[in-house]
Amino acid sequence: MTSMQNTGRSQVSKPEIDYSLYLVSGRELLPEGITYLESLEQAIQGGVTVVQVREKNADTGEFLKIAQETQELCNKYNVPLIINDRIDIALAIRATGVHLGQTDMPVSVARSLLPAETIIGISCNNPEQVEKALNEGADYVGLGAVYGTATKDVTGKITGPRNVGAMLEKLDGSNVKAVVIGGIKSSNVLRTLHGSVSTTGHVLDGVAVVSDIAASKTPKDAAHNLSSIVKAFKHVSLPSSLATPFSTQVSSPLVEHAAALLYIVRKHGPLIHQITNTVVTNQSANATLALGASPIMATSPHEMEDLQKATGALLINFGTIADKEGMLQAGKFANLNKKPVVFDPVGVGATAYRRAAAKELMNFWQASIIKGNAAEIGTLADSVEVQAKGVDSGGSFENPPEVIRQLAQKERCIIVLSGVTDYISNGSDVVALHNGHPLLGQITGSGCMLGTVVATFAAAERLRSLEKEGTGSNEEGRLVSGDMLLAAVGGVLALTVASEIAAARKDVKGSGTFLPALIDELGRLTPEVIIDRAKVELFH
Ligand SMILES: Cc1ncc(COP(=O)(O)OP(=O)(O)O)c(N)n1
Ligand SMILES: Cc1ncsc1CCOP(=O)(O)O
Repeated sequence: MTSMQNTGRSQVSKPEIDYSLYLVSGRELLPEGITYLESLEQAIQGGVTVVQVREKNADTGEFLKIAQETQELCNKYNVPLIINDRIDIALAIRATGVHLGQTDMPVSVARSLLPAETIIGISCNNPEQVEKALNEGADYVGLGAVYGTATKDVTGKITGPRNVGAMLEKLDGSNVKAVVIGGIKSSNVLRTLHGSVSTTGHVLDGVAVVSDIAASKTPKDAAHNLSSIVKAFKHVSLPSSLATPFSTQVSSPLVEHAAALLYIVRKHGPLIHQITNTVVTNQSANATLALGASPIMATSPHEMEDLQKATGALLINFGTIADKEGMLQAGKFANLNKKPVVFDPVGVGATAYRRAAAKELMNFWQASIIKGNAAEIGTLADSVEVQAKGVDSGGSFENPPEVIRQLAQKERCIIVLSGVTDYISNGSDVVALHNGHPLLGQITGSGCMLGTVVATFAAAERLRSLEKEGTGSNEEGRLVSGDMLLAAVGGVLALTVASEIAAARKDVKGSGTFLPALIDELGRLTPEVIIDRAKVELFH
């Protein structure tokens, strides 16, 4: 609360608030042995940048007393204080601001009652509410609830991080700040910040938290964990460069770097955790082995926490979607351990259940790469251009690069669209790859195998990046180290080039002999052969 800002909308100077870590009080959640003020002081020492007093059960006298005590502590550390709901209390203690809900007093009325420099924040659950808040002159918005939480009944109001971007976009060009609230914890804060960025590159100003700090026995550590992640994320996500977290950072030619990842696969033999469908489990595991990596096909949710510490990358393929809880937990712990997550939403357009499951998974964890055929990508992109026919695709897009560019921006990850020509985008660049053989379409699970190979290259690219960059401060704010576009290009090239070589073999008489030959050729493949045969086009 040290400097003042001129809002532009009026001539009033308002306190400039750092919203990075916004603590909303939760006295009822305090663990035994620590008082409210002790917990608050430790939390501020740990990195809380703004405090809200939220008292849902206190009468006016008690609320006022708590607000005064909180203010004394906040003043000691020069941290701004916001009062939830109660304009009278905010007036009485001259609080820095108030926070209002959708059913509380309208922002314009509150503004007329409060000193002009008072900060007014309002909760918003959808883009229309954000637009209204902007028009009514709010200073910041609290977006959510992002996830479910035991702290408040948020039934029917859970947005998921993937809907936050559309709300943030409404704030483009304004000075109105935004935080998310609801279920934010140190275990999901980085993936939440990453997944919330709008397609226009608008980034959250911070996160609001109750229980992860208030219920902690060590609130200083809890706040410090959250604060360091938010700071690291802000450090790497410059609002104007959408592609920063996953753009190609490698200066020499794309194909050479992508192909060279095969050396890293062979050198390190990363563990590739695959939750895949029962049709392809065996051949996908064999393809992983042939490349020089190590497959593990575990599905139980109970082992995901341990597994994700050891893996190089995770593939989630929901072809026979029997293990949704395992998929949820695997992705969550992969994000937490900063491991690449490749999502293959097999047949997502085929049933309402699959569409809902894909949304649930994608809101629970952040994919690094999504791979699908035209029907699957069309479903995720809400396009009616290509209709789903079971798990196979029934057509192609008029403008594939544009479809996947937009989907990559929306989903904040690399999109791989498989087909006769494969397309890959990071939301700004699009790569078209023209390798492959028709026999790939005549064996079951070649698309699933592509997911496996891409996941293997993603593990290699992460290792390459960590070897080169180390775990410097820039890496801390990124969900996954390395350039996942490069990994996707390498993976697609490896499988398609191997398929061309396998199909040309004299001993291959049809799809039955093609599959083992393909596994053999994946094992014999070298980066040089990939570079030699790659047919790649790059669109900027
Ligand atoms: C920062 C922030 N965002 C949202 C809320 C929720 O406010 P509201 O919708 O008014 O619900 P209650 O807090 O009154 O239960 C908040 N308090 N802070
Ligand atoms: C006040 C509020 N508004 C929306 S969710 C929520 C509670 C958030 O609490 P927690 O951080 O413990 O999930």
